[in-house]
Amino acid sequence: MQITPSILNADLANLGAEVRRIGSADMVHIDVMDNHFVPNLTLGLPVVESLRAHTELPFDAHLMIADPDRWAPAYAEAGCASVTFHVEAAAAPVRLAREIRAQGARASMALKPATPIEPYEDMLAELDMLLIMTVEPGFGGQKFLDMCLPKIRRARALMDKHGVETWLQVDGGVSLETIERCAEAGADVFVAGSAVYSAADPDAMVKDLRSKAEAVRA
Ligand SMILES: O=C(CO)[C@H](O)[C@H](O)COP(=O)(O)O
Repeated sequence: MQITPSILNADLANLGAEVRRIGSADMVHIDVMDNHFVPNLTLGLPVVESLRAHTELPFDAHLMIADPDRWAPAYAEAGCASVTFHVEAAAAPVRLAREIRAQGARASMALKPATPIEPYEDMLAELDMLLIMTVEPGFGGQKFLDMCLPKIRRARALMDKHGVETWLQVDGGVSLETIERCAEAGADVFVAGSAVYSAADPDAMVKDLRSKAEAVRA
């Protein structure tokens, strides 16, 4: 059970200090948005490269961008341990996953809420992580979409069927109120943005979220 706080809701003018407030996290989730794939603009490669020196935690880059085939390998090269591209945006998802792995990073593919998992069943072995969005991508602080829970269950069943070690990440509206539902459905990696960075003690919130998720699997 891994907690990967999103820095989208952190103080973006003070990121070096913000990542040091989540020392118990398993990875730092970095939301890259280009105002084309999603209607928001956040940060990109130069910020990731600069931030790399400020924490030992692995980086989990989530690329919400229109041309991941062009950019994803560069995020691996910049020191991201995991690089997620959206299947809705990728021209050649299998080739891209292989390129990310060839750069030494974990390859991950994301699905928006209305994108089904079934067409990608045969691709699971190409992936180190599958990200199921539980909000429409673009903004932090949105309400968790319960309609995504059946897809998380179906994805977990497909992973079991194929015997793959692929991690199953959920992202969007994950909080102390919703994390148990995600864990029950089969998720094992949890992105939490506003829940962590709006807490008085972000690191304590990371631990509380992990405890809740682990209690479901105990
Ligand atoms: O990918 C994202 C939005 O597209 C964010 O990672 C996500 O929304 C996290 O923020 P919150 O936990 O506040 O929903």
